[in-house]
Amino acid sequence: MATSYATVTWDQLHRDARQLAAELMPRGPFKGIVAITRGGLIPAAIIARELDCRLIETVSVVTYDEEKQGEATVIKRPEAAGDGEGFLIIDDLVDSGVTAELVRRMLPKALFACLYAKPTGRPLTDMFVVEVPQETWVLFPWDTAPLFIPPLARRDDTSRS
Ligand SMILES: O=P(O)(O)OC[C@H]1O[C@H](OP(=O)(O)OP(=O)(O)O)[C@H](O)[C@@H]1O
Ligand SMILES: Nc1nc2[nH]cnc2c(=O)[nH]1
Ligand SMILES: [Mg+2]
Repeated sequence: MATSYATVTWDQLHRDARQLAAELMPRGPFKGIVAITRGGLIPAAIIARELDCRLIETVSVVTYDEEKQGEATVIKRPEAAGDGEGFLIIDDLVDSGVTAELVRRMLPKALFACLYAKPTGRPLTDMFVVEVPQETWVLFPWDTAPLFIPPLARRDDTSRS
């Protein structure tokens, strides 16, 4: 269970994805991008735009139910990417590294990049933008919504801080 949460806004995500694209530029051009769905879809779209890459393949790995990690199941394979040669794999983050390891085994010649990396999964990624503590759960903009919070003075509870 996470001990803290890190909220990523759309602006921050866009900035981080553009930074990753800039760092990937000298490693390209790429034949195509493989997005790990679903979390990798939006980062992959931003990076594809920056790298002027139009061929997007997907691989679908189901691992988590909310914050609970289960067994990783591949429900769609990246057929168009062959052994990964010339391809770039994009995900939103690596945590335990289980998803990244599984996809890398399918595409051994591809480069793997993601926006955020926790220490355990870090060795599985070739490139990332921000390191996040292992116990922190990253809340992506598609996971959250702005919420009304009553002013402190109008809260009933006695534990105001
Ligand atoms: O390094 P790991 O411990 O494997 O965790 C990282 C993976 O977990 C999340 O995907 P999730 O399984 O939640 O599916 P989603 O992308 O469809 O939300 C995230 O998008 C990564 O793909
Ligand atoms: N949203 C989200 N999904 C994850 N999957 C594995 N770790 C995480 C995390 O920190 N945040
Ligand atoms: Mg995912």
